[in-house]
Amino acid sequence: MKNTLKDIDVKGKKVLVRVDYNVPLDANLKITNDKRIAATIPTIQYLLEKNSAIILMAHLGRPKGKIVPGMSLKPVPPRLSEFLGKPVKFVGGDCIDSQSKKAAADLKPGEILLLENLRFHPEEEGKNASGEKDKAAMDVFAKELASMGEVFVQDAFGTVHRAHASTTAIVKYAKDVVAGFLVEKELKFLGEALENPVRPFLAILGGAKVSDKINVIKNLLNKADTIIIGGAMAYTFLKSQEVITGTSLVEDDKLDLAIELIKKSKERKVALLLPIDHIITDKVDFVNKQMPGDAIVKNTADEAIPEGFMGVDIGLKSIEKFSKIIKSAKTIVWNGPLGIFEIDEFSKGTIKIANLVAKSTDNGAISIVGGGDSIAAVKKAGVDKRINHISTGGGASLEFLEDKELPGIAALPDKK
Ligand SMILES: Nc1ncnc2c1ncn2[C@@H]1O[C@H](COP(=O)(O)OP(=O)(O)OP(=O)(O)O)[C@@H](O)[C@H]1O
Ligand SMILES: O=C(O)[C@H](O)COP(=O)(O)O
Repeated sequence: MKNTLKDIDVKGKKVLVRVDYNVPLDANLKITNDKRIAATIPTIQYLLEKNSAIILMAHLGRPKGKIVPGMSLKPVPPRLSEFLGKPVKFVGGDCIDSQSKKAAADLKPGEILLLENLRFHPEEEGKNASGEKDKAAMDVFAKELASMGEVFVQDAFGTVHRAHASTTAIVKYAKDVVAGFLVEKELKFLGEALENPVRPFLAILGGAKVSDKINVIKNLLNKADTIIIGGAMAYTFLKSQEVITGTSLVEDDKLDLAIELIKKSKERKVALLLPIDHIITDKVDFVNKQMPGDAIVKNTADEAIPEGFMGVDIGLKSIEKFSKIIKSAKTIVWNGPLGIFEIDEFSKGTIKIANLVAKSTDNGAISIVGGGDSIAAVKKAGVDKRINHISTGGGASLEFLEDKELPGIAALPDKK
């Protein structure tokens, strides 16, 4: 357990809060998904109630230590301001230049300031101006950031898998260090699911590649009762069992690994379930994310995919089979869509699974969804409000599911 906001006195203090405002922007620099902004409101609201002066620190994109105007955090303050119903200051420029320091020094209790993209400084990612690794430079930068406030709150769950100036180094220089409410909530849901799950514990894993999720599968083989594997990942597993997979996306260099994982699941008595039928097509337009008008689409009779066809979604029999397991699960962790859900015709399996997870949640199961595409899928299904916890971390929640140490969490002091 980490020290959290309620463990310290923040009344009237100048509080630095690391948030994850790495939000998607369209070509006109308009925010297309504000979930990460919304997720920081409880911490900010609490600090406002305590009359703190709030200095928010964040990154956007990967500007690689250079000022990239298209990666400015400028679009964020107006949206944050709408959520809070009060102004949010933004001076832009450089997060530690004299203007930013002055704005931070002048900030009054009850006011909010967002600093410009931390990653415009190479030191944020532990490098110097020449782009070389430089821990000393990172420390100097972290110290400068820390000096702007009296308390440091880590609430950027999406970034805690990075050992950066504003996630690890800053902790050495800040006077008081605590986790914010978002980090607390993420750790509670993900932590309890993995350490102390109400059983049966079901993990649903999908997405494009087995290679992205090997360590998640390995770790969940020690924890879950059942693992459903869908999405393109399933075809590598099926091919490893000598099932014909046609032109489906298969990672041939991961076939041995798939065999090993299936063997492990048997040893550990974890039910590792693969689709028993599929939606297949002879053509997909991956560039425009659409189904060509003349494409043939059908549901296979069984797990085999004929030559010339590609698996693009789980089939009806698989949905029926998985539905029973989802209904009886008491903890459900879901990461990765079960088909090419961006194309409507191939999204039915994922949407149906999203509805089943929501229904199971209505009936008392604990549900946790992580991963950008899976979150988009529960939204597309219109059931996002019925899921217990939607993680704001992409890479961070995957690394949590892998049981990897998250440096930004390890750096926070434990509760006494
Ligand atoms: N059968 C399939 N064939 C090809 N691609 C597929 C298939 N099933 C799923 N995908 C693709 O997998 C991608 C999502 O995989 P990914 O592992 O990135 O999911 P995620 O973990 O939820 O998202 P993120 O990586 O954004 O956090 C989607 O673009 C989807 O179209
Ligand atoms: O979007 C994310 O996963 C986080 O903001 C971290 O961003 P990064 O992968 O560029 O470090």
